[in-house]
Amino acid sequence: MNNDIWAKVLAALKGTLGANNFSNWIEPLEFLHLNGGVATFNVPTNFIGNYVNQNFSDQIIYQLNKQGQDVQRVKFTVPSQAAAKPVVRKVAAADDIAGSPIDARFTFDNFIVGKPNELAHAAARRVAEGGPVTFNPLFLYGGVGLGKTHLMHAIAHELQRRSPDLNVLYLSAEQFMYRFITALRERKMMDFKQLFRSVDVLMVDDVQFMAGKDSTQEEFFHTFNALIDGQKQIIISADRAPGEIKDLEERIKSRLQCGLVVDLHPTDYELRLGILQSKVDYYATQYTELQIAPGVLEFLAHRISTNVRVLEGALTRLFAFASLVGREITLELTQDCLSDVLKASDRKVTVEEIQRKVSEHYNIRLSDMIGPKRLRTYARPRQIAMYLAKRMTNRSLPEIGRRFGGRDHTTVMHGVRRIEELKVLDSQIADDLELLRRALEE
Ligand SMILES: Nc1ncnc2c1ncn2[C@@H]1O[C@H](COP(=O)(O)OP(=O)(O)OP(=O)(O)O)[C@@H](O)[C@H]1O
Repeated sequence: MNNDIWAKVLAALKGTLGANNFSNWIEPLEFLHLNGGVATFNVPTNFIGNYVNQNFSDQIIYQLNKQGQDVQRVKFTVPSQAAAKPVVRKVAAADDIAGSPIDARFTFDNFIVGKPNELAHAAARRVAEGGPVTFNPLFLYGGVGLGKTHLMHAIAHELQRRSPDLNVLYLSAEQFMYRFITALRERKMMDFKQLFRSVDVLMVDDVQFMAGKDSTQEEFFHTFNALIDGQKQIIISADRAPGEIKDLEERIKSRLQCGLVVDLHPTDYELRLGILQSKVDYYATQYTELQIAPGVLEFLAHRISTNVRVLEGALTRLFAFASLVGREITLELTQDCLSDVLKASDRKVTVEEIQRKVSEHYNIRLSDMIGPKRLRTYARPRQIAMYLAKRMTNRSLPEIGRRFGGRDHTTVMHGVRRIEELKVLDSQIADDLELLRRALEE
């Protein structure tokens, strides 16, 4: 993003927020960079960063989107000398190893738990209780935007709430590398080692970035071992399991696996709906004048991919848009406002693929699934495939019926309803559905 665009955003914000708000809160922001949907700004103090985040981030995102920038989140950092409250406390010259600030929004209270993330959440909760270290390291992994960073920040919050004197350091693998290289260059390796080994809890996010960076890995390995030996808690996140990170030394992989490895699964419909609902409750306090029509959240939970960041970005945009045009959030307004997001996350799954996957899963022949046999061995998988076809494609009931050997749309409707009922009553069916949905979304 260039400065011209930011200048346009500033001009628009001045118009919508008023001169006072603008000079107090917006003018002090210094745009740094835009990466992966996150626009980062320097702010003079954490207080300003938090305030802007809580009160104006939606408007900033809206204006950036309006200028064609793909921004879903804004982040505020305090340049290190000015850092009012570095994450690491009680460490001499904390500035040398200050990690990233802990995001005040990422708490356990704001984390919605569902089947795909319940294990990761439980493990994070356990670590956040502090006390004797039980599993070390805790290794959290999962796809983009599924809540790894959120859980790590939540652990940091909780640990610091319980024991304010604990030295908790959270940083990304890239920052670790940067600190390491700087220490090498400035010949301050002893300080680096000493400082890193003096933390009580070390959290390293996105450790897959260390792949192929041999000397950083080497140093990380020593830091890691020293902390584990000292019974200090380590929490690591990555986008995949330790064994699957290429170009990571074997000894590190095996070290990373020796604690508890838990993954965050892609979100399912229920979890997405829960997250949307909680965000709407939050927005309701900000946009008191806004109404949201029934069915909108369900629509979004069905149509938007598994990435929670995309889901949140869509909702933020929707609220900002509805508030600016002063209209109720209806399905129609949602489709208009989010047409690009909806298109991008349109699943291209076909009825045929669903039939194939389901018949493989239940080990029946495709021809039996589509054919007339009424035995439960065939009828149940058939209903499951009909249900998935209804949920995962845009096909109408008559169209689905045609693809299932020319069945009537009422048969499809009956099948879909039956599975909806069974999903609640029969956990095996619920698990099968989730497994199939995931396999089809891949
Ligand atoms: N279960 C959840 N409940 C509430 N919010 C969630 C949940 N999962 C993710 N989020 C939100 O989604 C956004 C993305 O989450 P986060 O940054 O933790 O993802 P990540 O797994 O670290 O992704 P990346 O791989 O890109 O680093 C955050 O705003 C986070 O608060």
